Amino acid sequence: MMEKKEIRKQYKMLRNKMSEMEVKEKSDRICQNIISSNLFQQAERILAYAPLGNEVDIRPVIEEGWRQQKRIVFPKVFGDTMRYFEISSFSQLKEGTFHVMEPVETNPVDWEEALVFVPGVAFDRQGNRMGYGKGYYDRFFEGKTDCVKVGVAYELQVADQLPTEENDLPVEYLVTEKGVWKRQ
Ligand SMILES: Nc1nc2c(c(=O)[nH]1)N(C=O)[C@@H](CNc1ccc(C(=O)N[C@@H](CCC(=O)O)C(=O)O)cc1)CN2
Ligand SMILES: Nc1ncnc2c1ncn2[C@@H]1O[C@H](COP(=O)(O)OP(=O)(O)OP(=O)(O)O)[C@@H](O)[C@H]1O
Repeated sequence: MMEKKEIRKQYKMLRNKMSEMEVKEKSDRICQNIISSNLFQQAERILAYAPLGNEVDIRPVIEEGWRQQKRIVFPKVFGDTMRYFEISSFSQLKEGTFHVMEPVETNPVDWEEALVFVPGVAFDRQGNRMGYGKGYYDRFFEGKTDCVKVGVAYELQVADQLPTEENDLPVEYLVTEKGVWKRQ
């Protein structure tokens, strides 16, 4: 448990050390990898996220999705759960809990089947994920077996082997600036 906290701290530090230019260049390459993937091209419904701090900036993917008439939703935190709301422009995001940009609550959705972009502090090639330690994603996607989860991260966030826990849900894919990886 202590180990997990330490690992989280280390990877947060690595990510926070990046310059604005490094974030932009790597994010753009990650976005290109996503946009050219079959996963993205075939998706009609996308559960996205609004980047916080130095998290991978997937806004170019979202813009491309809107251009292609895909439906895109963003999470909003309510206590210890999150719900997703559809928006069609970044102007429908407002700063909320944990300083995350959250969607207006006009259009709630609860899709069974979707492509999910999952941010994280660290991932490994087995699909294990470490987030901020609040468990929002693990709770939300428990039982949602038709949601394809794609971890989005910089190569520097990829660990050899993260410690796992009972409730952890692995991501099926991981995208970095080097490419798209299927779990295992
Ligand atoms: N962009 C984004 N949106 C998201 C998540 C996320 O990880 N990233 N979440 C996934 O669960 C949920 C929000 N949960 C969060 C839980 C804790 C912190 C948090 O502790 N943030 C740090 C600062 C982050 C940094 O810049 O490194 C902090 O407040 O100290 C943020 C979001 C839903 N929306
Ligand atoms: N499915 C679940 N049901 C109940 N509690 C859960 C579930 N998943 C996770 N939790 C609880 O949430 C807490 C944080 O879990 P964990 O450390 O795995 O978060 P994380 O995945 O790193 O963070 P986040 O998803 O917020 O980015 C733990 O105390 C865990 O017990």
